[in-house]
Amino acid sequence: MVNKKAVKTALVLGISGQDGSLLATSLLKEGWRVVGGTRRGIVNKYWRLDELGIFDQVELVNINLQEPHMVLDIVRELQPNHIYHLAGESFVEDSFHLPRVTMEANYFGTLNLLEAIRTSSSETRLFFASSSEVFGSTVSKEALDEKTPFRPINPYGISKLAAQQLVEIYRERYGLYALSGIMFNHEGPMRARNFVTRKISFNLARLKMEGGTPMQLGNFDAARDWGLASDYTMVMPEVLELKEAQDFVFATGKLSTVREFLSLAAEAVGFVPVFEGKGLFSVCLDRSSGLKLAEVSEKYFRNFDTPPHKGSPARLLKMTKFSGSHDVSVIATQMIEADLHRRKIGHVDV
Ligand SMILES: Nc1nc2c(ncn2[C@@H]2O[C@H](COP(=O)(O)OP(=O)(O)O[C@H]3O[C@H](CO)[C@@H](O)[C@H](O)[C@@H]3O)[C@@H](O)[C@H]2O)c(=O)[nH]1
Repeated sequence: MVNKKAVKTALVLGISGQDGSLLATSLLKEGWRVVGGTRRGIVNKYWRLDELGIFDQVELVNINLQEPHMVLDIVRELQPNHIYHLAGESFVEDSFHLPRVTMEANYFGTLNLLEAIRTSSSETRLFFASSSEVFGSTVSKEALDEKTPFRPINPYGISKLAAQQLVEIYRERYGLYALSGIMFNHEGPMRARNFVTRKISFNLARLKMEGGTPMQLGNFDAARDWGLASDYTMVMPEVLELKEAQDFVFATGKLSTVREFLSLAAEAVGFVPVFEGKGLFSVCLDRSSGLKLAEVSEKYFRNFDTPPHKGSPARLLKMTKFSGSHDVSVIATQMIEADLHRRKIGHVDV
């Protein structure tokens, strides 16, 4: 049931996604009124809200961020204390095929939102989810932080950086309380299946329970700084309550490869993973049954992949109650458990 007594209102844009649904869950626990923005036309989009048991506790509004009047009407009417902008295009590889769509969604969506806040609800505090993709071509052994130069190398990274810089401009020029979370990869059971960690947990659960063909992956040696999404969403409200608005890196400071994640997840499901071959000819097998779990396919091998970056959570650790994110083995285990459970109850199409 919707909390009508709540005194504080949050507008969560992208509530049906991984971060939006997790954030909504923690805001509701803290007694917030949560209004969720979604776009029409996405099939089966509320499965996360259902699974988290919060579907009937949030109010949903249809909002297309690319329509300035729509954004303005909702922000003006709602006068939310917080807005979390977690919507937009999020799949990096697609941005090479859909550069304009990516730019329009991520840049103009943010611009429309900032204008709506500036002109009709200037006390509202804004959290914008930017991305570690803004660091792009930087190669460094050190953890990257809020002061590291930005050098995006794909349309997605450019769209996020442009939006992030707009947020900064509106903060400095107009005095809005607006900040960007520079989000490194963050995973968990609510992840969509096109991202590599969920692709792995989904397919390992399938292979464990039904056998079948191996999953096809890209580069086993690609590496990312993977945190647990719910650890990051939990701290988002707190950064918006700080005295001064500033940007924050959300990261763990540790890198893991796809191979390591696959191995941990395969062990969590009860396989004994072994790797054979190299590069495009790499495979992962279950030693006990001989079942082939994964193989490399050129289709998923990114020739222009962003180099591995680890991020420094130092500012977040210093300024908030954030105490670091869970280890990648915990993430893999949680994801496997969720996918095994879904398969057991016949809820596989998510
Ligand atoms: N998706 C995918 N990635 C694969 C695969 N095989 C290897 N990879 C590698 O796995 C890494 C992670 O890919 P994704 O999970 O697709 O995430 P991403 O491109 O790093 O982007 C994510 O993180 C960014 C930073 O937080 C986010 O900004 C972005 O929206 C997304 O969540 C990349 O190096 C990719 O090349 C595969 O089969 N599928």
